[in-house]
Amino acid sequence: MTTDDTPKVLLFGVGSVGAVYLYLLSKVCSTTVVCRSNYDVVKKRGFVINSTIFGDNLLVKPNVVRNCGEVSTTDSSADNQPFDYVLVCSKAIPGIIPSEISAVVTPGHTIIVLLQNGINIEEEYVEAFPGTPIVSAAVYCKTTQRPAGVVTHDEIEKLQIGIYPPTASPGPAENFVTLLTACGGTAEFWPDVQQPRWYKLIMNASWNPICALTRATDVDFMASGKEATELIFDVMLEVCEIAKAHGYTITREQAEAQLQRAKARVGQGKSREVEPSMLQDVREGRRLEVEAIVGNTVRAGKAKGVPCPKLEVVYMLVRALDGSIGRAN
Ligand SMILES: NC(=O)C1=CN([C@@H]2O[C@H](COP(=O)(O)OP(=O)(O)OC[C@H]3O[C@@H](n4cnc5c(N)ncnc54)[C@H](OP(=O)(O)O)[C@@H]3O)[C@@H](O)[C@H]2O)C=CC1
Ligand SMILES: CC(C)(CO)C(=O)C(=O)O
Repeated sequence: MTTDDTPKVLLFGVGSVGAVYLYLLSKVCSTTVVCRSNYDVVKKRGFVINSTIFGDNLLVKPNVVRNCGEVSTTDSSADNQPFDYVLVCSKAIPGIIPSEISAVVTPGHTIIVLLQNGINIEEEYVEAFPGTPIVSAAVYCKTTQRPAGVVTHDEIEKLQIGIYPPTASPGPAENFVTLLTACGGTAEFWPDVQQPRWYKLIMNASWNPICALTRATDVDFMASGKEATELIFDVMLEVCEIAKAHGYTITREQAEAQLQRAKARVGQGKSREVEPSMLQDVREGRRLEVEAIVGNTVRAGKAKGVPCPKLEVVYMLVRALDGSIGRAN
């Protein structure tokens, strides 16, 4: 904690999900955000959040920097105290983020919190920051940022939080749950957070790449024919089998319930349709979370000899799509 006991938090890669957690944490914490394409607008005007849960026209004006190296010179609290928490809110693109945040992680003090989709994303942080607690979260927070600095949020706000690996001391994860709850957020502690991560993944590994590839919302994709919904469900079931091989049970009924959430949106109007974050990325020309969400899942299947032919095709296609976006940038 800082000297006055106000928790000091840095949010790295603040786009749509990060802005919602910035709004919540700003109530009781000192906050600094690292922004990239939205830096100028956020520096000038802050974030405006329109949320069906928290309210409209919520304005948050944090301390804004372009990168973690800038922090020491622009720290709003100017107290030279280390950050208590570094929240990683950017897309989970492997191989980049640990070195980007290293300047703000103080060994023996800072706790790293990953607010990202995907599976098996934690190990690069353990390697880069041995001994630093790694808190991992399954994120339920339906958001978009359009235009820069303006975030729309609806339907749900919930984090399922645990320590990584699950054998590590759970204290840092439990403390983060307490902090977020004090801010009015919804946070649950899980002794093994990989269970809710796999459960969330059945949605993300199916809907995200398929909607990105087809440039269709969930409802538009289902409207293309009954085989479309069947494909989504088949991919979900493949992910369930992979999860099971790794010791995490997700039943067919649970997968059906996830699919049902999308089916229930049919005919409810455009605003109820889901534009998964990977579809947003394609539309904005951003790199896709191919490896965190799809590639790691396929590899987890291969490691246990679980066939996942449909997911493998999706992986091949979405990897090519991501490559073409990368070459165009
Ligand atoms: N959006 C949603 O509804 C949900 C998203 N998620 C997950 O949450 C995570 C965050 O998603 P979301 O908020 O949608 O992502 P966004 O793309 O909206 O925001 C990420 C932000 O991080 C910035 N960023 C990326 N790399 C860097 C860097 N090196 N330095 C500084 N800034 C950087 C991006 O900048 P730039 O614009 O320049 O790329 C962007 O502003 C993802 O893992 C996603 O899968 C989970 C649940 C729902
Ligand atoms: C909102 C949701 C659940 C849609 O699949 C999501 O996690 C994402 O967009 O990445």
